[in-house]
Amino acid sequence: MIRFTKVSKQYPRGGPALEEVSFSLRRGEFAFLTGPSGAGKSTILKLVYVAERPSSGEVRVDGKSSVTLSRREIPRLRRRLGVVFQDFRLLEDRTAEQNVAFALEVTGTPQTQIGPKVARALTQVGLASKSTALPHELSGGEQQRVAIARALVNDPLVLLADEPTGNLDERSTRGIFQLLRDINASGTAVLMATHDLTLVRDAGFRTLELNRGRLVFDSAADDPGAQG
Ligand SMILES: Nc1ncnc2c1ncn2[C@@H]1O[C@H](COP(=O)(O)OP(=O)(O)OP(=O)(O)O)[C@@H](O)[C@H]1O
Repeated sequence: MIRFTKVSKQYPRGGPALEEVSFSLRRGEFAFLTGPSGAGKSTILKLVYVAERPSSGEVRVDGKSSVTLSRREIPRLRRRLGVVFQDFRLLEDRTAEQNVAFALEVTGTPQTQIGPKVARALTQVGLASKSTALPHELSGGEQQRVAIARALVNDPLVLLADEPTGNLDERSTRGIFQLLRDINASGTAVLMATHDLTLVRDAGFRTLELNRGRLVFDSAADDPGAQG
């Protein structure tokens, strides 16, 4: 579903951010991206949601290749991906439900479907009772739940999470991580960049470790089934 083949990335004004990175993520799989600051974790996620293009190699996402993908095809591909960030990135002047609805409005969902889909997504993340709250009226953990609801509302193939617990205390971190596990258990693949090694160790999920742009460890490397 996601396949990186010898992907290198050089930003216009930087050193090599990724060097010959190859791995695959299957439908429904959960994998962590770990490694020190600057190792290339965010760059991998950006290549998946086509905020960046590889300098060489190929990124395949849902059957689409970075080699042949046209600009016109990007919005359609992004609709199949949910993305959440460390800093939530909610619209501050809109309520929780308006933030989630926004993701449906921009993808042209018929008006009659928006209300029920938003309600379902907010229920899924445990925030049905706060649907009319503005972001500043919510805790960090609750804001991240709204962001996750927004990422899920279009039924993505994969949820991409860039340090989703980086701004949260330990209790909220556990709650958000449990939510990501539940989402994964219901069939959505999750690719999560994190510094939180305790989380990684305790969860026992596949781990892709980067260091200075190189993939230095893949816990599934001995499992040929995980490479397809
Ligand atoms: N837009 C950019 N222009 C130039 N260099 C960049 C750009 N974005 C990232 N880099 C560089 O690419 C490398 C990888 O960065 P990336 O953000 O992918 O790392 P990361 O592992 O996500 O780090 P962190 O954990 O700090 O978020 C770093 O050396 C970084 O400075």
